[in-house]
Amino acid sequence: MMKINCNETLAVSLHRVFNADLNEHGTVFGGRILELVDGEASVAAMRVTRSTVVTAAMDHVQFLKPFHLQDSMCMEAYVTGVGHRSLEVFVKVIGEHLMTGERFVGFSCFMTYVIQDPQKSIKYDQVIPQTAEQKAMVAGYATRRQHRKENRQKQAAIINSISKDKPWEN
Ligand SMILES: CCCCCCCCCCCCCCCC(=O)SCCNC(=O)CCNC(=O)[C@H](O)C(C)(C)COP(=O)(O)OP(=O)(O)OC[C@H]1O[C@@H](n2cnc3c(N)ncnc32)[C@H](O)[C@@H]1OP(=O)(O)O
Repeated sequence: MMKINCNETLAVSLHRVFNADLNEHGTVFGGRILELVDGEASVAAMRVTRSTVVTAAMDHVQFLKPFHLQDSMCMEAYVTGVGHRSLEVFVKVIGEHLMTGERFVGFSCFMTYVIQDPQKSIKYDQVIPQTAEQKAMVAGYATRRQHRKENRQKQAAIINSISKDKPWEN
């Protein structure tokens, strides 16, 4: 059995909010947050795979509080479960009001990455949590994985109904 600690996969980075990150409400664009989060989480994923991964899914997405100018965004991502070719990464973004020091949970989600090469697989079969938060996230992995599998089966019918016809010829 090959094990890896959550902390060995932990990726941490800080982003200071700039004008270019803002929407018309003066808060950070959701799409910008997702882009930052995907980059961060992929680092945690590749610490496990040491092989190219693709983003397969993003779920449990929660935009909890807005980020503004004069906030910093501290992103933390770590692997919470491993399958054969896929793995799950938990990501949270903690905001800090730079003028007051107040900290808040602004965003969280789970990302699934899959090793691009179908011939390769993950060499670890267990992820070991250390902190109370990590223990809670790792404990839910098997259930989330099962739900994703069931959802994909349900969505197959929807995907099969998607038309590739040219809309201008309808
Ligand atoms: C202004 C400044 C700009 C700066 C800017 C910087 C941006 C910095 C970003 C960096 C970010 C880097 C990292 C991003 C990498 C991409 O962005 S990749 C691009 C986006 N993603 C894609 O294009 C993926 C498209 N999808 C696919 O290619 C295929 O569906 C996949 C994901 C490879 C899976 O296909 P497949 O090989 O046929 O899958 P299959 O054999 O059925 O299953 C293999 C495993 O995947 C799992 N799986 C498959 N599909 C799913 C799914 N939808 N959900 C969950 N699990 C799944 C299966 O359960 C299975 O798990 P295991 O049992 O092996 O553990």
